Amino acid sequence: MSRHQAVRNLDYEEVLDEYDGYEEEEEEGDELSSEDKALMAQGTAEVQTALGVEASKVTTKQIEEALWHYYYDIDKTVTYLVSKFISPPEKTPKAPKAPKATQTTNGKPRPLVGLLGGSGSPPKMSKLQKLAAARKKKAEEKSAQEAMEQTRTKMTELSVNDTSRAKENSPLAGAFGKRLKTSASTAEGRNPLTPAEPSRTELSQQPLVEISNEQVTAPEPKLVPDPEKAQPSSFAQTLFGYPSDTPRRKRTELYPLPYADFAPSVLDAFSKPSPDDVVLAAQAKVATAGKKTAVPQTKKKGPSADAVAGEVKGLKIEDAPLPKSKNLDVLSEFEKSERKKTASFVVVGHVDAGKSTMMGRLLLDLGVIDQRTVEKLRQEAEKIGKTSFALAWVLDQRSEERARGVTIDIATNRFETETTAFTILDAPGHRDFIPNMIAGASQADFAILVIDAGPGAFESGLRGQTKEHALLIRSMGVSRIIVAINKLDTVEWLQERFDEIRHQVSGFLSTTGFQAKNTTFVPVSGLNGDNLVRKSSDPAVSWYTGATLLEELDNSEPNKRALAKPFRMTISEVFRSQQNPLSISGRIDAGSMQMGDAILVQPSGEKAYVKSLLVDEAPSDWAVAGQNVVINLSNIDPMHVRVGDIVCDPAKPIPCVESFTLKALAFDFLMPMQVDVHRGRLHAAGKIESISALLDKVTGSVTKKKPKIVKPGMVARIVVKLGLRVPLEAGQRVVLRSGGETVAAGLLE
Ligand SMILES: Nc1nc2c(ncn2[C@@H]2O[C@H](COP(=O)(O)OP(=O)(O)OP(=O)(O)O)[C@@H](O)[C@H]2O)c(=O)[nH]1
Repeated sequence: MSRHQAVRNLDYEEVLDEYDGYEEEEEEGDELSSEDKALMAQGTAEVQTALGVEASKVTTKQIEEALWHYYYDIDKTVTYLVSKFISPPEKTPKAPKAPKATQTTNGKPRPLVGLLGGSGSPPKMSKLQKLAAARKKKAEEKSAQEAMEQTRTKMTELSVNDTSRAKENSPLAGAFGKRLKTSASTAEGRNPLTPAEPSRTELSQQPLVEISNEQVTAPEPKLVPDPEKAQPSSFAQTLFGYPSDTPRRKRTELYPLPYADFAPSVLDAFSKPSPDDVVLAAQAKVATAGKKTAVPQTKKKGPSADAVAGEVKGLKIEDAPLPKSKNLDVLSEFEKSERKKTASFVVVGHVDAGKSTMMGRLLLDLGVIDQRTVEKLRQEAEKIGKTSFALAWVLDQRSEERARGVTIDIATNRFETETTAFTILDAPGHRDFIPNMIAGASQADFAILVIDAGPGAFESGLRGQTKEHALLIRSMGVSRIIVAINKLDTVEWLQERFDEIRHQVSGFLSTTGFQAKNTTFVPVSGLNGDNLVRKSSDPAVSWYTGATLLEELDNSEPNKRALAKPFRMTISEVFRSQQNPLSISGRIDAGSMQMGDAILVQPSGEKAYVKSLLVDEAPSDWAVAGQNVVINLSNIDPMHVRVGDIVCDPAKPIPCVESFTLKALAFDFLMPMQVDVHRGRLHAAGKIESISALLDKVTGSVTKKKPKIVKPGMVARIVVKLGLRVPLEAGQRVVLRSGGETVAAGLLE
């Protein structure tokens, strides 16, 4: 699966991760990171394209400022720029200055959350909200005028002789006058249902002449129950803050339907409703429903705030049609299907061992990428003096990775052999990015451990991440490992060097828990492609008669799939495309799912529906454990979906826990201490609260109760308390890290 163009990855990592990387960025202070710069350049170009000829009306700086505030969200940026600079409403209240980027994460400035919602501080109006409120106010004034006009017409029809007298003397005039005042006061920003204004009850006490429903309902939009009076939805709470102990906001702060005043070109660009629109449409529907019952309500009290809130919440779900399910028996479909078996493997090893280069070369030799692409990459790499990294750039696609010459995050790619569809998970080797390596290992069936055979390089790798990676992948449940002894071209393919490395590595792999039958060694040159897809033709390596790396991959059996278990998938990416406002990707850990299914997102506890899905990038009606999927979701607000969350079967959901018991293998001394808990893409802060017992490594029986400390290499039962509620369940594997070091790994009990 290639890397998706994520407009905005909603990621826990940035909030919770405490590993000590990004030195350069910290030094740079408020400078944009190179990744941000790339996103900014791409976003600016996209916004300019979306604006078309109107693009000349805004400066690049204005575009960049808006992009920054909207987290590179093109739609929101275009909306804001159009309403602010291209088609501003006639009467715009003086907008407050845009919030400055004052919050920082990892030294990077981040926009204040107020603009996009979520702040616990008193809600402030953004420019966009102000503009929206002004438009709302204008619309209300207009509708009040229309109401007056229509009622005048009706009055004219009702009057027998003198229209003006009828207006003054009719009992309706009083009520009408009051109602008009209500409308007018609403236009001034007051809520028609607040005690200061004539209440519905007061109005009902006014003498009324008989008048049809239409006559009253059409011109009386102000008599509907105001959603502002209800408890706000979670979306509204995020946008405006929770109002329980704050004074009621003025009506002008309401957020009207967006895009109302836009030019047709812009309307086209937003032809599908955004999730926000769905909520607003639902609220509008409540208002309409209220209008239809305006007359009966004049005689009795309106619905309670809670009832309206309930209605709004209910409408949010019902408003978007649910995707249709084919009600397939997925497991029998899977058995019938003639799909190739699927396997994912993670590529690990010390920094610069040649992992990405090897995978780039493998893809080139398999014809997944062509020579022209590599040539182009070579030219680009040459420009920054990194020609030797051209093949690595096939996988390392981020500008920061290319500039620094290191892999930072897991890069994925796919290829197929006659029997198997493989997914490559190319992990970073640098110690700063071990959390990302853990994420890759958690999705893998087996691993390639790459070792640099160069003089001195193998030895420094052993002191570095070679052993740590091997230990981690074993702890994550990987039992099959192919050791690629790489860069043998730099030592003239010396068999002695190969044997020496094989001897040492097989020693520590067996102490780490890898069985000899599951461990194989291949001498390779990733750069030149020797023994990857084809056997080396170099006479210097004629001593090797074993299998190529590809043959070893083909001979590896993927893990048994937990097909019959309840559906579980850890979200690796959250993104959106033009067709799908919210998509997630990941590898199904357990169970199966199909189009139309309801799924639960944990820890938010929000339900969503599977609108459509892709398995290994091809559309499919269903998917099973072990497959890499993209799921296009409907009926959920993106704010409830984050990288690292788990989507699961709503009937058998994964629980969210605040503490758990772990059977842990200690890599370092363990005692009551702060730790970071890693499971796949999920990172959470926690602490070892207690150590219940030391356990026998083989039998698992208790050897000592309540020890004060656990020494490296020992197995213990420990209790970990988390700072947040996290979706975890028995049988899952987690890694504990502290101060940037891996201190333990184990199985949840
Ligand atoms: N001579 C020689 N050089 C190699 C070989 N494989 C990789 N290299 C070089 O080693 C350097 C590092 O290669 P990468 O592929 O970026 O290493 P990596 O393990 O992916 O690095 P990280 O992902 O950052 O840990 C590059 O300059 C490669 O050209 C090889 O087989 N022979």
